[in-house]
Amino acid sequence: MRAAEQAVIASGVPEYDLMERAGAAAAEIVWRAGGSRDVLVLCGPGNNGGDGFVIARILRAKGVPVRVAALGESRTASSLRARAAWAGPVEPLQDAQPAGQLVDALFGTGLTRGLDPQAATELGRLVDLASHSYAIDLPSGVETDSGALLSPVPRFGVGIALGAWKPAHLLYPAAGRMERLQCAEIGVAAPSDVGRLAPPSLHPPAGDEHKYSRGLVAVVGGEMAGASLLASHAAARSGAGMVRRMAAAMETGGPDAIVTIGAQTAAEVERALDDRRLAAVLAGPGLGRDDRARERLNIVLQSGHPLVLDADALNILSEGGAGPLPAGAILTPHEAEFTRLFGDRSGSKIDRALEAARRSRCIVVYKGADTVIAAPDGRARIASHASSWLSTAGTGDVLAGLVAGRLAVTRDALRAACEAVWLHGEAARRAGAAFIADDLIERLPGAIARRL
Ligand SMILES: NC(=O)C1=CN([C@@H]2O[C@H](COP(=O)(O)OP(=O)(O)OC[C@H]3O[C@@H](n4cnc5c(N)ncnc54)[C@H](O)[C@@H]3O)[C@@H](O)[C@H]2O)[C@@H](O)CC1
Ligand SMILES: Nc1ncnc2c1ncn2[C@@H]1O[C@H](COP(=O)(O)OP(=O)(O)O)[C@@H](O)[C@H]1O
Ligand SMILES: [K+]
Repeated sequence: MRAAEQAVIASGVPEYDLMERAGAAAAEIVWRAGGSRDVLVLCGPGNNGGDGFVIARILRAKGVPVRVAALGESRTASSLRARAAWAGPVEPLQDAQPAGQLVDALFGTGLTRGLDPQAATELGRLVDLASHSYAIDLPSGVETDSGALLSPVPRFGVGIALGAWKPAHLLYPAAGRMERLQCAEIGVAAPSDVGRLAPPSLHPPAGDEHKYSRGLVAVVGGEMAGASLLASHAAARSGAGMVRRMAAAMETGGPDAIVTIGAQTAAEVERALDDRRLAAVLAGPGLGRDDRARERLNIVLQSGHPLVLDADALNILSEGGAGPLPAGAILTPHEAEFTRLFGDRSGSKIDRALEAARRSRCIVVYKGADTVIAAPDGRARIASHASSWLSTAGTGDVLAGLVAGRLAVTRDALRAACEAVWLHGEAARRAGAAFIADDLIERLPGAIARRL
């Protein structure tokens, strides 16, 4: 974004024009959300503060009661100009009285260290006392590129990103400090291989499709039947044509549409996987970690089919028990599995996911409240602000089955991972509160229908 802004400025657009655009777009969002409720704008010393002065001026011209409190003098040419154009008084931050709406324009992308304790306390108090609060570009106190908190940061109603999403809008803990996100258009396009996960465009089966052309999925089960049943069921509701579950014992359960194949020995798994029509094979959920599980995983790794590896498959791989990571596979680790597989690396979650994808030559779906999907070629998509009710047992098994199902449908690993993560989040949104993993599966057809 910084480079994109500099390019626009170099092409002849004055920096101050960008500030006016940013301020106008943000003021419009505040106006639409809060109408004529009184507003307190907090302005910092840099260009983020300059945006604040523009917002204050525009809202006041609309008849909104506006007060401005500043943290020191303005220090950049554009912010000095914006401050000069504000006709009202400016009070010191420490004297500011609360208002119904609070606009935080203290610091944006230029923050290099945490706010001093007094300013952080004032910001927290004023945000908590407002019924509507807006973080301009970013909540003051967050580190733009990692989402870390450099000083205590209150929870804002709306985060107004200027021009483009920055990592801190999407990565925790910063992402958790904004209930809603809005992006304000300022005429600066920041092309990047890294972006927010967008809703997918899905297609119904073509008129002449049949179950095998729509995608045949195999789920290799193990000692815990429930996990592979959840995954199989999710795959069956993902839009794929057919799902076969290779069961380690002849346990029953799940919809009758899933074909259960008894495959207790490694030889039986090998036979069951000997089918060129297989478009995706999932292993991991409920696999177990004993010698038998290792044998089953080795057969899967040698099968030559497009793979999705989750849970125990990742644990076995991280113990080095099954050779190197299979290039081209989709890996779906949660935090602990990721660290076991790739070590405790530095950098933002996006950096770590990209590095892991590059090293393993796999698509990495690094799960959590901020799921990062990374490809070896440097592309990454971040899914944030999904329902926190997803933090319940078995939802990862559902995601793994969904990834395998979409892989069978699309035959494109990055696309499949992106579609699956989005559908998983949408199913959770539809499921509402206190759902269990099984409920999520019932919501998948509705989530798919929404994107046709
Ligand atoms: N560059 C541009 O073209 C545009 C920038 N815009 C705004 O400008 C912001 C970035 O502005 P700046 O680069 O001026 O940076 P900020 O306004 O975020 O920060 C201002 C300055 O404060 C100092 N500082 C950092 N941490 C501090 C701390 N803890 N306590 C006290 N001082 C501290 C630094 O020297 C920093 O440069 C964006 O987030 C956005 O809001 C918009 O006006 C749109 C156009
Ligand atoms: N707080 C949260 N907010 C949003 N999504 C979450 C949260 N916690 C977990 N998830 C999602 O729920 C799923 C949990 O997967 P996982 O940890 O593998 O669970 P399990 O092994 O029990 O199935 C992942 O898709 C993850 O991204
Ligand atoms: K801010």
